[in-house]
Amino acid sequence: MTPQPLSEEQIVAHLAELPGWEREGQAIARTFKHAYHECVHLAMYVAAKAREVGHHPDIHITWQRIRFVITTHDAGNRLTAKDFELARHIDVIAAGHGAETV
Ligand SMILES: C[C@H](O)[C@H](O)[C@H]1CNC2=NC(N)=NC(=O)C2=N1
Repeated sequence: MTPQPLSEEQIVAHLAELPGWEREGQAIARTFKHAYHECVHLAMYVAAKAREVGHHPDIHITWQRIRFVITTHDAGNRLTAKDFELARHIDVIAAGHGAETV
């Protein structure tokens, strides 16, 4: 079933429950600080969760930073509940992995 795009009010409400995540148009993004190889390792854990839930973030790895950007492609690159669900999973995995918030 195609996930439904969220209204502005729903997006604001979801984002308020996810401190650290920022809105970028019809996407949400968060950056963590970690040693380079730890960023690559963390990406693998997030990728496994993405495969499990069937929802995948863009992952950008640079020196000591990993940045996740999420939107729902099946809904026309709009924000849906699946994006915020995945963001929660990423927060849990990143915390467990010892990634620093920035
Ligand atoms: C069939 C497969 O589950 C879908 O194409 C999933 C895969 N991962 C996805 N990830 C994201 N970010 N958006 C999607 O719409 C999406 N769709």
